Amino acid sequence: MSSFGVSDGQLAETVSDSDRAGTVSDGTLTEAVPDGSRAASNGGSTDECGREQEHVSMLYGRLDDLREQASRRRDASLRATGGTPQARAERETAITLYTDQLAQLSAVENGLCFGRLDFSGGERHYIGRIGIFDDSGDYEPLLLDWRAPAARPFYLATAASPEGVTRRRHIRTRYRKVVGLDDEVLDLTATRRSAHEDVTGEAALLAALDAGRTGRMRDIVETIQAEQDRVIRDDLGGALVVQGGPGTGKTAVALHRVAYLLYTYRQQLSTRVVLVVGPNETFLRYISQVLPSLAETGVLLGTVGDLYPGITARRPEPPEAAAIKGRLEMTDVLAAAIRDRQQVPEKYIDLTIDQDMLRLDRAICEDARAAARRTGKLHNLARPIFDTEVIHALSLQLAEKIGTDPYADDPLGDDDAPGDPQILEEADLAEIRRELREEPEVKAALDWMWPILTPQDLLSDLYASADRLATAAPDLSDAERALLLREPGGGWTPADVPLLDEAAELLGAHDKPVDALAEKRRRERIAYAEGALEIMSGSASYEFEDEAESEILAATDLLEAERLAERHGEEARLTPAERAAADRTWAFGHIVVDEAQELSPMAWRLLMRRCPSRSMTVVGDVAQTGDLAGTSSWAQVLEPYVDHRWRLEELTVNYRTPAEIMAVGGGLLAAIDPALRPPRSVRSTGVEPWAARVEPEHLAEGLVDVVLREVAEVDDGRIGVIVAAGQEEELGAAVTKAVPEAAVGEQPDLSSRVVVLTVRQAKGLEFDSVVVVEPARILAESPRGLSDLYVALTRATQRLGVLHTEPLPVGLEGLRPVAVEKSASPAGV
Ligand SMILES: Nc1ncnc2c1ncn2[C@@H]1O[C@H](COP(=O)(O)OP(=O)(O)OP(=O)(O)O)[C@@H](O)[C@H]1O
Repeated sequence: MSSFGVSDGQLAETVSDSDRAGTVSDGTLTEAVPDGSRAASNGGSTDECGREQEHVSMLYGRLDDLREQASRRRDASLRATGGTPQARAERETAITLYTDQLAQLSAVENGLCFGRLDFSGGERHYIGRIGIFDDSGDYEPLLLDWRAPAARPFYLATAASPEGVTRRRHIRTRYRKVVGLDDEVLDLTATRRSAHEDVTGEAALLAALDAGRTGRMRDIVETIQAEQDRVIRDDLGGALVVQGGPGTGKTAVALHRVAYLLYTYRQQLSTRVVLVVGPNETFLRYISQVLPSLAETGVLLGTVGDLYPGITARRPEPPEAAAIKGRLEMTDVLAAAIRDRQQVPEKYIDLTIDQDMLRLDRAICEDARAAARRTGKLHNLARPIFDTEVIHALSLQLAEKIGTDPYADDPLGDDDAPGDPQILEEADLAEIRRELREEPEVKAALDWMWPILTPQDLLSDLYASADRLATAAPDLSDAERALLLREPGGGWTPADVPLLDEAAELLGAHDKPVDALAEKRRRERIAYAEGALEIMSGSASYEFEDEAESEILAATDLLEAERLAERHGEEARLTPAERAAADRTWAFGHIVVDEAQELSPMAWRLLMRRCPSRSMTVVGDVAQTGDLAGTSSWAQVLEPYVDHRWRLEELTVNYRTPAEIMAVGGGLLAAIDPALRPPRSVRSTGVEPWAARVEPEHLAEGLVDVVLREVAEVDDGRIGVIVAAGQEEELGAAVTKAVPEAAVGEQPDLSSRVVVLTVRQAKGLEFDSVVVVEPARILAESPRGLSDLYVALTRATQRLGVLHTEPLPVGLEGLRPVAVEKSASPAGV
């Protein structure tokens, strides 16, 4: 493999990048890859870099032109005023379009062009983050978007199957400067073969994998591997499951798939929006830069807890409570809770209407309830039927009283003389019914018997009452019901959100609070707009003496208050993603679920409701399931919704964890499920994981020593300290005392040098060096402890250490023991 240095000689690391290609894990490629089949030097590095620099500079020139063009067009649209409503709407659209374009063109500044393909016919394609065309005549592609079909050989061509490619070149740039080239010559006539035919672009890949972590996930567009490419470019339709062990690139692949789908099905997906669901806020922050760096904005990122508009579900709760809420049986519990709210009096309710006493006895109420239930309508929608039945019964009672009272004071306003028997016609009865509906006592009785409920009402009332819980959830044990019991108020937990969503489905439309708020805002905007119109028309003279004033009148004619209000309303500027976020009933064009093994059955119900097309990408690893409500079987999760119509792709190569560390994780995997195979690590580091035992009273102190030494080991890399949930505060405090910039807490800053966090928080993340504290405790604190420990041990890209006071759990006893002494490096390297 050839690797070309920078022309000005400042960045000598390009040579060491090439050397790293020799560190592939299984030991068969330990030389610096002078491998004829995959690479060949084409010499003259300075010349070659120079030539590429010319092309790259030309591309950046075009990028600047495109930005300039978009900026000019946006400014012109911003300056445009007036016109028909349609013209104004078009103007808004144009502003959004050019603003998005500008953001996208800025996002691709780094690594705009990263590859080149040479074909046997002499053709040559440059590959980059976006497509750029020559606008001077025939629109020749100057740069191919990595997602274009023609760019695919960059990821798939091998010496065995070159697809017409004779050379694949990785172009490394820093800012706008070419700093190195890595070539692979894909030539079947070559005599030597690499043992790594399944790895494309080794030097570039290994350089990317060895690079220090920053606390933000990077895109992998330059080094996507063949098995990943197949997943990324899989069809849009149906449910695709991507199963893979730790570090196989599931998250990276899922995000690149989003970018690919948006490129290929732009029309369809940009209006319907793609949703990416992740396990927690910290994770979402970790991945948040990937899509923008691929020039894709407009994708909605959220946790399941974010998917009920108007609610921020951040309240903590015991995992056992969340697990109960995640069970599918909760649908029956909610249905029963609603039926329980459709109540009838034990005997009767007496109502005083004027001077008359009316009696609603139990039988009347039961009949009304049965009639309302028979309609099969949702609870809130069936209320009018219930009302009608009850009012009808009351009106008959009242009519009877009126009819039998010869001295009635002409209550219906007819002209019969006093003392005449009252003859009630249908119109009179209708009037009685209308009046009854307005009676506060009647209203109160109806509200008590069949209350209009918001999902929030239903759930908080249910949680607040042991009796209600007992009626609605007879199959839960006393202890389980006790876990659900809580005072009203205090916010919602993430596990409440699928229940609120389910309740909304069962109750039917009401959305009173949300509507009321929206209505209030609309009125405020109209008031503002009316004020604005008044100023405009007030300033105009009524004689229309000059043209300017008559134009003002024309403007006021056109802009009636409501429309002006609309234009001032935020809604006018909402992007499809923002609209989707605010709409509980939105049907997304595609949903990606990451760490999908953690989702409860109730969470799946919610997601399936948001994705009627079932166009989904589900990525996860059933061996890493930590949530008590999570799954260990994709079939179990998906088949209730898609039957057998889902497809499985597996990722088998671990790009994160070096072989030395994965050997430790592999031991645990067998204990989780002997059928599971650990992914094969693509590289090794030569650094053996270590274990250090300290006395319990010296744990915090020992941890500080270890952390300080790891800080020294990884230069400006990141260190993750993974602890059992109960030890986070104490150990976090000790570490922050010694390393003030260390991060700890519910949403730690991942860009900090040292982050102390629990396994739950560490899910999906990675660090250059990881210290796992008290593995026995992590193991013991949950029925899913083995999986949690597996997750903790597989977060490191370079170094792993274990600090413990209790004996090491089975599988870890073989770790290299080291002493924690202030003078010695725990890693012994
Ligand atoms: N083709 C690739 N080129 C460069 N880096 C890659 C590639 N594939 C994966 N990586 C890197 O490997 C690391 C692990 O990737 P990712 O987090 O997507 O794995 P994962 O399968 O989701 O892991 P886990 O299940 O443990 O959360 C990331 O740093 C990612 O950038």
